[in-house]
Amino acid sequence: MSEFAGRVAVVTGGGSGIGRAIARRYAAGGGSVAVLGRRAEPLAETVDLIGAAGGTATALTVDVRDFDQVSAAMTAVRDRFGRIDALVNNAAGNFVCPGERLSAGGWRAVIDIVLNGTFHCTRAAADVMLEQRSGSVLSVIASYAWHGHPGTVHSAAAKAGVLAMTRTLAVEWAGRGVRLNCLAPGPTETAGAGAALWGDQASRDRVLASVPQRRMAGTDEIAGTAAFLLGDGSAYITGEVLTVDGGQWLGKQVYGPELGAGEAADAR
Ligand SMILES: CCCCCCC/C=C/C(=O)SCCNC(=O)CCNC(=O)[C@H](O)C(C)(C)COP(=O)(O)OP(=O)(O)OC[C@H]1O[C@@H](n2cnc3c(N)ncnc32)[C@H](O)[C@@H]1OP(=O)(O)O
Ligand SMILES: NC(=O)C1=CN([C@@H]2O[C@H](COP(=O)(O)OP(=O)(O)OC[C@H]3O[C@@H](n4cnc5c(N)ncnc54)[C@H](OP(=O)(O)O)[C@@H]3O)[C@@H](O)[C@H]2O)C=CC1
Repeated sequence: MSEFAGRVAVVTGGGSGIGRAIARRYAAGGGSVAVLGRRAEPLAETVDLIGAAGGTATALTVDVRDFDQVSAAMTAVRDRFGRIDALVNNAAGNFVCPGERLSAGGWRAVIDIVLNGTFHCTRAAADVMLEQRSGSVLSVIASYAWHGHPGTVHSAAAKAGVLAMTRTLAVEWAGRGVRLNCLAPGPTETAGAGAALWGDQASRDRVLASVPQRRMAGTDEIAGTAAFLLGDGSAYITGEVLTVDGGQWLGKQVYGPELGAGEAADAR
């Protein structure tokens, strides 16, 4: 595959889960990748995996909550590779907490990483992309940005903000060669989400029962869609969100047990 040959991507949260899979997919397509995150060790593992497969990658330890760190990282990527063609805003923090028990600090923790972090990275990458008059920004959100899902008020508000940011900037920058889209995965097998959202078997079973396809996504499936949204095949798509969730958000409130919804019907 050479669809990304000569191109450069920055992937936040590229040391684990979905971010690592997207970084590997972009590199497999011939692109160079910079993975960003707070912990050096998982980032180095991603770089090694890409290198072992014959790709090119570099790691930068960055906290997306800090605009100066983010800005310095984008400059370093541009200095090393000469350009930035793609930015994947994938870094996130999450936990399930009923709204009435969520502290102001808990709200801020998630808003800071997801909403502020995404703006910081988009704003800093745009300096490069707008100057080169091309670029594609993809932000990983979740479908509860537009439907109700108990226990997610902090994350849902942050992801909805990212969607609004995406649509606004897509319109502002469309004439200057920069596209912005969102990808909304359904439940996806990652250690981070497992720990934060379905730590015990009962929670995992409840999540699975809410998915009409009755399985979680593999990270490679999400990475394949990301590659489409970052690549030339989606050149006329901007300001959009593509949901990859086995039918979860469409179906979970609708099916009854006779149609195979299992525990999902308990909510009615
Ligand atoms: C439900 C099924 C839906 C399926 C779709 C799922 C869609 C989305 C999935 C994901 O986003 S998966 C990504 C998961 N990955 C991570 O979360 C990795 C990174 N995580 C983190 O960094 C932490 O978990 C963090 C808490 C988000 C941030 O860590 P930080 O060290 O900055 O914060 P803390 O100092 O620990 O806490 C800050 C603040 O938050 C409160 N808090 C933390 N955890 C909880 C909790 N489990 N419940 C309630 N409150 C929590 C903590 O008390 C602090 O508040 P204050 O005490 O300061 O008020
Ligand atoms: N897995 C799922 O079911 C779903 C996931 N998503 C979204 O997909 C994305 C990836 O999630 P997933 O792979 O499951 O989870 P992970 O926990 O594996 O990924 C989160 C990544 O974000 C990085 N990160 C967290 N905080 C910061 C920060 N302040 N600065 C820089 N990097 C940070 C983490 O690295 P480090 O700790 O080293 O900084 C980590 O690599 C997220 O946006 C999530 O909301 C959406 C729907 C479903």
